[in-house]
Amino acid sequence: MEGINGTVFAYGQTASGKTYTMMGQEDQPGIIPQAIDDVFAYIREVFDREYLLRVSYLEIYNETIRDLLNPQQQDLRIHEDRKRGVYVSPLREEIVTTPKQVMKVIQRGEQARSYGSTEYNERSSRSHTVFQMIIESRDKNSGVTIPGRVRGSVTLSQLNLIDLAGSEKAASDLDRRKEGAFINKSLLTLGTVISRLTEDTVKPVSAIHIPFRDSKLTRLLQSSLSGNARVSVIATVSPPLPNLEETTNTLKFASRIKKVVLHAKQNQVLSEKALIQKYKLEIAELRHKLMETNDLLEQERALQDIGLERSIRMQYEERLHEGQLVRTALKERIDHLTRLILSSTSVTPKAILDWNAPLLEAAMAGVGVSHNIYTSPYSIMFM
Ligand SMILES: Nc1ncnc2c1ncn2[C@@H]1O[C@H](COP(=O)(O)OP(=O)(O)OP(=O)(O)O)[C@@H](O)[C@H]1O
Repeated sequence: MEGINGTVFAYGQTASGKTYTMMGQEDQPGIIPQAIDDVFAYIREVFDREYLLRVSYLEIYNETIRDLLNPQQQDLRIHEDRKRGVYVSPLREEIVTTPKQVMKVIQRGEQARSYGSTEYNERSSRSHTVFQMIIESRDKNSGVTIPGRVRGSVTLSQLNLIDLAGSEKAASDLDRRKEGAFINKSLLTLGTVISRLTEDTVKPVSAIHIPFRDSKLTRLLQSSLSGNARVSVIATVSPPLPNLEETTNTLKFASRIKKVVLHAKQNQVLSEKALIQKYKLEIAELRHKLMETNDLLEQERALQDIGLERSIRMQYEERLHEGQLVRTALKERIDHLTRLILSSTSVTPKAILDWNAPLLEAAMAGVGVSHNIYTSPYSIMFM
């Protein structure tokens, strides 16, 4: 929330609880829903900043990247530039304003996700997924100058919440075997990348060859692992004895990754291209136009009152009507853009929803609707 990139991922063998840890269940939300709630709780408590949140959701399946929010968009490309680092395009990003809306976006993405049944897990993730939230914020009081440039800088950060597909031994089914080979290859590359990053060498990291490009997963994690992010890794293991070898491997991976040293910095951009700046500027310009339209309407009204002949009066009336339509359109656009920018006062306080949840539940029971209710501190979601 303060401009430092963050990445969280779960690593472990198939069926050891990665998806469970990241997504959780209705009565026990996982890392992703909890992180989303925390983001909104944070915004509610910070009085001097305003925020714009964008989310995207992708999966890497058999070494191709698919946009889960726009599933027709297959085989997306990875690009890199100095300002943005490594990024995927064309990737759909959606602006979100409530935790409930974010969870709906995730659910939509989940429906497009690749699952399959394996010997170990009835609903096994056959792909790696990356849920990304981009958080832009600016000082509420930095102001806007009309016409032209917005003032102040924007703090920008990415939160990547990653659910990896599980490593597994060779499966009997051909499709599963192919998927397994891709999954194992990317996880192996991840292991190699981590080893290289933690090698005992006097050379700086920039002088060592690190095979980020050998898999889509490591290429996507490149920015996080090679520098500007705080990374948390959750290792999941499965207790039964036959899993001992996989458990040992997971723990070795965990102990290696703990040694990676990162230097996360706060990202400040002056760019007017930040969406929050663009919207602030547009709101200010629209308000300016609205004031001009109001002035014109006042003048038209004043002229109408001075007893003009009928045909001229009708012309004025028509212009007045058109002016009112323009004013309504301007107001609607201003309201829409203003709603997208979040501040401590625009995020619904927890107490209101806590108070409403039992009422809603009682109302649903009263009309005999069968339901599961998921209540997070800021959202009430019927599924
Ligand atoms: N801590 C837990 N408590 C209760 N159930 C759990 C827990 N962890 C995992 N499970 C259950 O175990 C099963 C497998 O878990 P999950 O799908 O999260 O594994 P995974 O590591 O993501 O597997 P894969 O890599 O195959 O996708 C699921 O039915 C899940 O609900």
